[in-house]
Amino acid sequence: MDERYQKNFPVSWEQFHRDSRALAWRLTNGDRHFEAIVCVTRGGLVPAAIVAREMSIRVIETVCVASYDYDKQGELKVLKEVAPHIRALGGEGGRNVLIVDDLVDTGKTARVVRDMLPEAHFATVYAKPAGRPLVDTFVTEVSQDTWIFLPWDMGLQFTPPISGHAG
Ligand SMILES: O=P(O)(O)OC[C@H]1O[C@H](OP(=O)(O)OP(=O)(O)O)[C@H](O)[C@@H]1O
Ligand code: HPA
Ligand SMILES: [Mg+2]
Repeated sequence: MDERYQKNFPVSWEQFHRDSRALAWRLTNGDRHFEAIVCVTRGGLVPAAIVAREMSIRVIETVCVASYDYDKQGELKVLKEVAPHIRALGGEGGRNVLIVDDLVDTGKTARVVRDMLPEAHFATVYAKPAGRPLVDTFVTEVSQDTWIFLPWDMGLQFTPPISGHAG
């Protein structure tokens, strides 16, 4: 684990589903109308599916970016841009677009995607303090030195008892 991260925050599928639904509730109670979701791959694909189902949004676009190799942050690469007809929804800048990602950490990814869609609403399930100012709506904040373990990155395995005895 990168030394920036001192704490773990493991999230189960059930917890992630619940938190993504909570995000959809928050977005539904706002005053914005969304014609499309732009999800930030790959992590944004899962919450985007849940939010789209809850909010009855059927137009889903992707913006494809890569920056982390597991927990090592590298150079940010945009692999696929947002289509021009989606960027124009609600006027230039994408006012009627909802951007969804799983989390914001340093805010580097969010900054790049926001610059593509300056009028869009940016939503994440989890947020850390450095990236929080870039997000309009989120559900749970964790400290900057916490690594969030997402359910698709984990598998079931043996955990030794707290006492340290094997059995
Ligand atoms: O705020 P930042 O410091 O930019 O970090 C947040 C981004 O990092 C992760 O994506 P990652 O680049 O690891 O790719 P993935 O979604 O394909 O896992 C996460 O899904 C966010 O998109
Ligand atoms: O805390 C995190 N967890 C998973 N992926 C991430 N990408 C940036 N920060 C994180
Ligand atoms: Mg991502």
